[in-house]
Amino acid sequence: MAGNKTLAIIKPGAVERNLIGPILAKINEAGFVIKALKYTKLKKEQACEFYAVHEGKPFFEDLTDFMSSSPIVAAILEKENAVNNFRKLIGATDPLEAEEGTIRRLFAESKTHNAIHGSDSDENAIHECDFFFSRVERF
Ligand SMILES: Nc1ncnc2c1ncn2[C@@H]1O[C@H](COP(=O)(O)OP(=O)(O)OP(=O)(O)O)[C@@H](O)[C@H]1O
Repeated sequence: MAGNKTLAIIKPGAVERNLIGPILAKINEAGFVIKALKYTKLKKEQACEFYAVHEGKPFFEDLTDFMSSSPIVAAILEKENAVNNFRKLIGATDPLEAEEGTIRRLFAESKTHNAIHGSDSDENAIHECDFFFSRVERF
């Protein structure tokens, strides 16, 4: 059975452009419940750890520089089939390919500066929620 939680990150760029409110509103309108929420900033090494699966890819340096460049908002979101439903809500990685009405279509600037992250599997969702939130921050 699909899990009911996913990890979202409002990325640098979207936070700088004052899009925390509009993006959280879209998330709520789509029926996700915010179970944990954090405003923080990644160090470069933490961004590299978070995106370790992409190490060696041509965009890795740019991606991890960007993700550690300014504050982000991390959130644990709950809904049935959370991972897949949230990936539908955020849209394709490249905003030019993202469907009308998706968060990336509405708010992303480019493929790297694409406003938001969503976990890509239940297994990664658990791992990513643990990366950002301690046990006492989740109830
Ligand atoms: N070809 C690329 N050029 C530039 N940046 C890229 C490219 N592919 C991926 N990225 C960046 O790396 C992130 C992680 O890539 P991934 O393939 O996991 O995409 P995603 O699952 O759509 O995004 P995320 O994991 O952030 O939700 C993307 O969100 C994007 O910011």
